Amino acid sequence: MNQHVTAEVADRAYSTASEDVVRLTDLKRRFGATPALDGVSLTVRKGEILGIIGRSGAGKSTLIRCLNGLERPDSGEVFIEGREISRLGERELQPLRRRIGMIFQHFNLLSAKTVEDNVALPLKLEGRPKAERLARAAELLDLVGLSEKAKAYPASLSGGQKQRVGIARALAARPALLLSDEATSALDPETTRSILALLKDINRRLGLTILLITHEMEVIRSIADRVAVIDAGCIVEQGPVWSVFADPRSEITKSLLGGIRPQLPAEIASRLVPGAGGDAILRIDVAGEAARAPLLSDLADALPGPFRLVHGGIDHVQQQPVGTLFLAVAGNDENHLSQVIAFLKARQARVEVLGHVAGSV
Ligand SMILES: Nc1ncnc2c1ncn2[C@@H]1O[C@H](COP(=O)(O)OP(=O)(O)OP(=O)(O)O)[C@@H](O)[C@H]1O
Repeated sequence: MNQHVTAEVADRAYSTASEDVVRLTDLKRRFGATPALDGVSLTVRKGEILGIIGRSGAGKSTLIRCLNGLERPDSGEVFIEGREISRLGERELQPLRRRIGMIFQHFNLLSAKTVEDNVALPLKLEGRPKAERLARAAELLDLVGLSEKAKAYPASLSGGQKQRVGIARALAARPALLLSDEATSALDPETTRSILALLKDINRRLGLTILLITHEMEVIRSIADRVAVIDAGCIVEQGPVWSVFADPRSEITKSLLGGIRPQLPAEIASRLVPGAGGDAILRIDVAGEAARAPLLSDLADALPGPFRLVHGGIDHVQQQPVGTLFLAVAGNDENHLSQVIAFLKARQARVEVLGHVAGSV
């Protein structure tokens, strides 16, 4: 498994194993010949937002079902707050399931109940008195900005409002973990942003631990602290989000990032030829200090010779600059090109010669 070790070690400094809300060790689950989970080990630390990303069929739903005890793994262990749950009976699982609040893609609200009754439902199932249920529902509706909708029915709410009710309901029983299963996949981009901002706000204000399952890197980029990439039932890569964005190791991660990292424009990519001749097109990836430095002006000072920025940009992920630049280095001079590459690498940039383009870019 690829690990972003250096960043991970630094990141881990604030945490210890005893603070893990979830710990999975070598989890395996097969359906016939299909290994839905093929040795998954990961932890969700207290107070963090961990994003698990994977394509359809990667094993995300099976992982969730193992977490809430709806699926028994063939082997491996599932610890929730230090307690192994994978071999417990239904009766023992019930109270532990309440430690996990869930939000879903299609909200799963009860249409015949008012908003406040939906929010209070987990407390009703626990047998809490009505006055306590209503007080808690009011508190949570205030938290998610929907106090004025307490007496409304779900049918009269927008998708974003329904998800806010879903979040309030998931928090009613004060869970140790909020499990978000594609919770923004059915929402438009603006509503998605507001729901993600709400989750981040709740994470900060309440210290709530969140496990976020998604197939969208943009969701991970917006709010996760760490990311684990799952493919064919295996965690193929994990680490702090900025580190994985800056230096994706697996092909699946690169492909999932493809939509949100700068790519060489198709018009230029279609004219690339291998070998020398014409302008060399370089892909330069920078992150952290390398992205803060005046890299291009220093290059121009150190190695005179025409080069042009043809595409790219610097993004900010977890307050860290992470960027990709595409340079066209003119001159058709292999020696000069080697010096440019050596200069950039010495500045901690990752450099790849994508090919050459004849004529103007
Ligand atoms: N009950 C089942 N019976 C047979 N095969 C199953 C069952 N559940 C899951 N699988 C298979 O296990 C693999 C992982 O499925 P899973 O539903 O966990 O993936 P996923 O990442 O949640 O996909 P999606 O994003 O499409 O929901 C898939 O190949 C799926 O076909």
